Amino acid sequence: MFVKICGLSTTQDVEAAVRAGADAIGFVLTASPRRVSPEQARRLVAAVPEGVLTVAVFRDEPLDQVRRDAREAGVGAVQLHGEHPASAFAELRDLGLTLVRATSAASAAGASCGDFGEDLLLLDSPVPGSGESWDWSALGEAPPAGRWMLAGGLAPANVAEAVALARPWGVDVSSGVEVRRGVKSPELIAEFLREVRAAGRG
Ligand SMILES: O=C(O)c1ccccc1N[C@@H]1O[C@H](COP(=O)(O)O)[C@@H](O)[C@H]1O
Repeated sequence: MFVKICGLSTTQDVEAAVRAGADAIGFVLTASPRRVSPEQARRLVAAVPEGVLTVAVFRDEPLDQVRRDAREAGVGAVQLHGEHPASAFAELRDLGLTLVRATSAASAAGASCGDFGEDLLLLDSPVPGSGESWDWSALGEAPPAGRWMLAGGLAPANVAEAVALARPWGVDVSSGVEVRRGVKSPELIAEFLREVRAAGRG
């Protein structure tokens, strides 16, 4: 199971996520209590070992800004929230980065990874980064095809159940590993990874 820990803003957070075994680490470069500048993201990216995917998260920014900020941050992937047509993913392809399409699970019936030319699909709650969960079992009958991540209100206490119900390729968490909005907890990050790994063995 692929695990992304999102919304990190300090080197200590990054070290905690790497130590716990995260596969990907996300930096929010859009309006959010977790926002970091591209320059801050670059410094955090430098603390991430090779083999761990670094992801810049955007919502509704113009594509030329996405391009510029992703390059400045030096990330390996961009995650786009908002209404983006397939042409947006085609346009960003020459960046040479992994492209993640984030969409609300509420409107994702029948979705497959790659529908818009993306490399990874992320199904999130209607309000990304809010910690709100949604009915993961709704996907049980027809989960997306391909590489897709489940997000929205995940936490150490519920991730095993969510994985069992939705059977995703990966999971993504932000609020559920925080002690308060925007402040990550190394203990909760480690606990989240332990729960996911244990669920994968079950
Ligand atoms: O974290 C944010 O503030 C954020 C802002 C804008 C777009 C996406 C954002 N975060 C994404 O939300 C999910 C996780 O949310 P949750 O807090 O665990 O419910 C994840 O994909 C983040 O990348």
